[in-house]
Amino acid sequence: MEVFDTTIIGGGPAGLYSAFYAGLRAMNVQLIEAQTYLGGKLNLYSEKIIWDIGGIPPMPAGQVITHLIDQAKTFNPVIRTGETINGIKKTADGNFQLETSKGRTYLSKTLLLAMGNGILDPIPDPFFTNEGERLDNVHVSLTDFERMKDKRVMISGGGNSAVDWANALAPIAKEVILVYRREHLKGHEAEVEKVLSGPVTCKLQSDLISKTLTPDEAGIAAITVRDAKTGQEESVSVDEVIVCHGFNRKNDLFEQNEIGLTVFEEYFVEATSEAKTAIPGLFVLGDAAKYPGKVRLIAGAFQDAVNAVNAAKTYTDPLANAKGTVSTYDDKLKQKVSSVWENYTSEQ
Ligand SMILES: Cc1cc2nc3c(=O)[nH]c(=O)nc-3n(C[C@H](O)[C@H](O)[C@H](O)COP(=O)(O)OP(=O)(O)OC[C@H]3O[C@@H](n4cnc5c(N)ncnc54)[C@H](O)[C@@H]3O)c2cc1C
Repeated sequence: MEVFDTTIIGGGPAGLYSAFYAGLRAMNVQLIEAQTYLGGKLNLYSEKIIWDIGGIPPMPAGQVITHLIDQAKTFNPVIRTGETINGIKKTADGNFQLETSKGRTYLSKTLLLAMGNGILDPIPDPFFTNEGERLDNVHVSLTDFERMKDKRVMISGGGNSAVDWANALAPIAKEVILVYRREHLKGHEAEVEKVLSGPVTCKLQSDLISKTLTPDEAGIAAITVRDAKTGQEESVSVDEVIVCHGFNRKNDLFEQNEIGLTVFEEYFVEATSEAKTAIPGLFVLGDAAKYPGKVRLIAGAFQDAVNAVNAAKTYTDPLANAKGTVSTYDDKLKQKVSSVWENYTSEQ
C-alpha cells in the first residue's frame, strides 16, 4: 500500500494551502475532506466579500475558494472529498494508519490536522420549519445573493455571521431586519458599528414569538417579534429569513483514535511550537490549532500551514531545510515558473 509523506485532514483554507506548500516541498500528499466540497467554512459565507487577505483584491469568499483549490492542485496531490477520517492508529513501523467512512485504510508518515472546528451542520431550530419540513424562504447560508434583491430579509442571530450578512445584504435588500435576543452584537467592531449605524433595522433583546406562513404554507410570511425590555409585540412581514444560530460540530476523531489525540480546549488541539503537537509526526494548523497568539483568520491559517508543512518535512527527512526556503530556480519549479511568467507577460 502507498505510504504518503503527509495526509491532510480537512479541505478548508489551512488544508488547501498546506497541500500546495507540501507539494512545493516535494512531499507526496493526500488531502481528505468530509464534505463533498472543498473550501471549509468559506462555504458558509461564499457571497461575502473577503478583503483582509494580504495582496489579494477584495473578492467573494466563493472566488477565494476557487483560487485556493487551483493553488492546492499545483503539484497534483491526491484529493478525496466526501470521506471522513474516523479512526487513527500507529503501525509497528511508525506510520499513521487512517480508517475512513468509506471503509478504506490509508498509510501516512505524517498527519496535518486542518479540521477547523470539526464537521459543521447547522443547529436545527423547529421554529423555522413547518411540522419538521424545511421552509422555502429560510436559509442557513447564502449562495444566491440575487434572490435577496429588493426583499425584506430578516436575520435571526447576533454573532459574526449575522453581522456579516446584515452588512452584505443592506445595499441590495429592500430592508434588513436583524433580531437578536442579547443586548450586544458579537463580531468585528467595525462591522458591528456598521450594522448599528447603517440602514439595518436592529431589534436587540428581542425574541421571535410566532410566525405566519404563506398561503401555500411553503414559507414564512411574517414573524411576531417581542421586545424583551418593553414586552411590546410587533408582526414583521418578511420575504426571506436567514438563521444564524450556529452549527453542531462533529469531532468524533477525538474519541476514535488510538494515538492519544485529545481535545485541548473545546474543539482545539494544542500546538506546542510551530504547529507541533505532543504526538510525534502529527501537526495542527488553522482554526483547529490552539497556541498563544493564534489568529483564527484565513491569513492565520496560511502561516500555520507553512509551519506545519516545514515541521512535517523535517520529520520525514531530518536533513531537509527546516525553514523551508524554496527557490524558484529549483529544477522542479523551473517549468511552472516559466509558464506563469509567459502568461503574465502575454497579458501585459
Ligand atoms: C461567518 C464567518 C465569516 C468569516 N469571515 C472571515 C473573513 O472575512 N476573513 C478571514 O480571514 N476569515 C474569516 N473567517 C474565518 C475563516 O473562515 C477561518 O479562519 C478559516 O476558514 C479557517 O480555515 P481552516 O481550514 O482552519 O478550517 P475550516 O475552514 O473550518 O475547514 C476545516 C475543514 O475540515 C473538515 N473536517 C473536519 N473534520 C474532518 C474529518 N474528521 N475528516 C475529514 N474532514 C474533516 C471540515 O469539513 C472543513 O471543511 C470567517 C468565519 C466565519 C464563520
